[in-house]
Amino acid sequence: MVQSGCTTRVPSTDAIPILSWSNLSYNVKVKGGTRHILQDISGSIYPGELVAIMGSSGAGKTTLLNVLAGRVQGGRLEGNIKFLGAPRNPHTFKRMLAFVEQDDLMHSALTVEETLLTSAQLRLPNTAYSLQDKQERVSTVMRQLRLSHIKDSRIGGDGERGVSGGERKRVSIGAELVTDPTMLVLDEPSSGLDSSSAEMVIALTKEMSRQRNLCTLVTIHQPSAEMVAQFDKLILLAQGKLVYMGATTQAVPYFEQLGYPLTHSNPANFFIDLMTIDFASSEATQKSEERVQLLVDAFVEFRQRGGSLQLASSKMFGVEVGVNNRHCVAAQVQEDNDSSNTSIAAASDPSSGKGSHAEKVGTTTALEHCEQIVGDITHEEAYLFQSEPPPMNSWISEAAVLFKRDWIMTIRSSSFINGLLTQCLVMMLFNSFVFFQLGNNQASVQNRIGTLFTLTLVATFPVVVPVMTVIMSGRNVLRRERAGGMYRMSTYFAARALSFFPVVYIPYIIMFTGIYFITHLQYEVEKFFIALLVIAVLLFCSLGFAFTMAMIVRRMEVAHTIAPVSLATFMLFAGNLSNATSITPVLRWIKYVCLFYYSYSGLVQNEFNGLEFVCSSSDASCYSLGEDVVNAYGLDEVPIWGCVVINLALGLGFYIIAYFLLRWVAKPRFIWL
Ligand SMILES: Nc1ncnc2c1ncn2[C@@H]1O[C@H](COP(=O)(O)OP(=O)(O)OP(=O)(O)O)[C@@H](O)[C@H]1O
Repeated sequence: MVQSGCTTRVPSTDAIPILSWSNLSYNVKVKGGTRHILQDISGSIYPGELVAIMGSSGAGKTTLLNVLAGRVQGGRLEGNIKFLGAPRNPHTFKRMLAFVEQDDLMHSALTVEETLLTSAQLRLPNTAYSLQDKQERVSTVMRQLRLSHIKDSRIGGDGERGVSGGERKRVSIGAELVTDPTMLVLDEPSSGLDSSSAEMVIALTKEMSRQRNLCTLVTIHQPSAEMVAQFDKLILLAQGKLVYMGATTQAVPYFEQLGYPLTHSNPANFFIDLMTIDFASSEATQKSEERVQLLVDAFVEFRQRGGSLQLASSKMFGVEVGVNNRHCVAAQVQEDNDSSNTSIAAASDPSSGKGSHAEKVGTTTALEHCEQIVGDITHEEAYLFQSEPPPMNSWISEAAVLFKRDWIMTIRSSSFINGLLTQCLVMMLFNSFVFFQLGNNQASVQNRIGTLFTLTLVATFPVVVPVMTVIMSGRNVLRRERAGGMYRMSTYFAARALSFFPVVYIPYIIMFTGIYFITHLQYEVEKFFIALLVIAVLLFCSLGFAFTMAMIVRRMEVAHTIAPVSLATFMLFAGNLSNATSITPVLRWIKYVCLFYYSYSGLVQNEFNGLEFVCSSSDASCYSLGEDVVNAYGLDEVPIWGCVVINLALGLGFYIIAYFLLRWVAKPRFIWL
């Protein structure tokens, strides 16, 4: 573990903070007026610092974190935020920021190593990092976050067994750190964890901040005394206003100076008690509001005075803490490497240092001593950071990484795969034996119609609903990854769509072939392949329809109702349940956008054209030619090849609509300063 205690130092005069903000205010319109969520917040954070935002529930911690990370939506934001001394460029900032959300949104079917490697492959440029470099970087991060022993465990979740809560959080952090960011932001990293896991996450976060010279900002609810001691700086918020921002070591003396001596063994509880409005009675509310206002005013005055206070001892709350809020990172890293040989600081690791920030800006290495102010970034260096980040990887390589990930997830989704296989097997057995060995009597006309209609149904309903469910279940991860600018939407869409093809087409082609031959549809090579093509195009259409539905509908349960109802409506226009030529004119157009109509029409024409049937004296009505059947059902409007082409175009139309909906749905709508 990294111990603090290197030479105390103050920033060089040329040093600039990673992020600085002044006079931030954030308001939202609510019923009956405006709600002031943040008011007049200023501060800064330097490399290597671990800063905690604390306050009672509703104080504005998450909002402030989101504002600083450029992740706030809606409302009105005012003030000034600078990244490395200059106005933020959203594109550059997004790439330099590692944002770990409160919920660990990851794909449950992937292993720890696969999750980290995918992140590295997508976010590190191939021009600077070979696959081996990326794998080494992942191994380093796993070692630093104590994840190596579970690298082959699945993430789990959604009812599947997986890694523990603390391990999940560390994987979330690792997935962000493989990119070598400049700033790490964590929203409630201890939430939902037991105290020892929470302490481990914070301790490792601190270690990583030091080793990588990262500035790290976390919101935290009720940390233990040990956790508080890990933070270099505290930002204390009450009702959206600043009550304190400064060194952790100075916080207790600061409040003591104001007449509030420490009354708890855990300073976090003491701070929270001071800042919480007590709603127990009107008297208590007034008293606590007055206290909070006094603290807010006192901090304004404290800042105006220059924020000076006698520096406290390095021993506080019985725990060793950073002597000051700035640290000598390089020497610390070297100390660590010498002692354990396990923690390799990316910022100074000669093997993985390709493109690392230390190298990019030419900061000093671990071999140099503290006085060289390794943690500081000068104006010249900041310019290098702010220059446009290297271009993303090529479309093909990005799509290949995403396809591999989606493919792994799809084939590991046992309920999806087993469901598809089971329904194909069941449908094949039932259809084959209900319509077994069709002959050429009049009953076989009806049975052929039944077989062909069932074939169109089984290529739609049982495909659309499960595929739509899988797409929708990945939406939260998509939102997170899109917000982090991990990949293009076009590669995501292409990979996701392609990953379904093999798992859907293979069982369906087997099912179709089985039904075709067992029921004895026309045994002609050309007819078989035309029918197969019609079904393949229908499956393409069904997948496109599933994508469109998954983008249109937000909630899974609504999608599970709307998709079958839409398909059932389309079914009415397929040309089987109603005669295609006699549909009410005002609704007739629906058959032209209906995925069933052309497939069914194509299958019926392909099968019946050229067939002859025998009529017996007992038949009330008789079709002697297959063409008569096609004509009677009104399915000869469009020739077979026309049906194939139109259905293909319809399928493409669904994909195009789904793609633009995806871009719109997943588009981050953050307001920016
Ligand atoms: N978009 C919004 N519209 C209306 N109110 C909002 C909005 N965003 C935040 N708030 C309100 O602002 C206050 C601060 O919210 P925030 O989530 O930042 O608090 P917090 O300190 O993180 O609380 P907690 O610890 O409970 O998560 C809350 O009262 C919240 O209800």
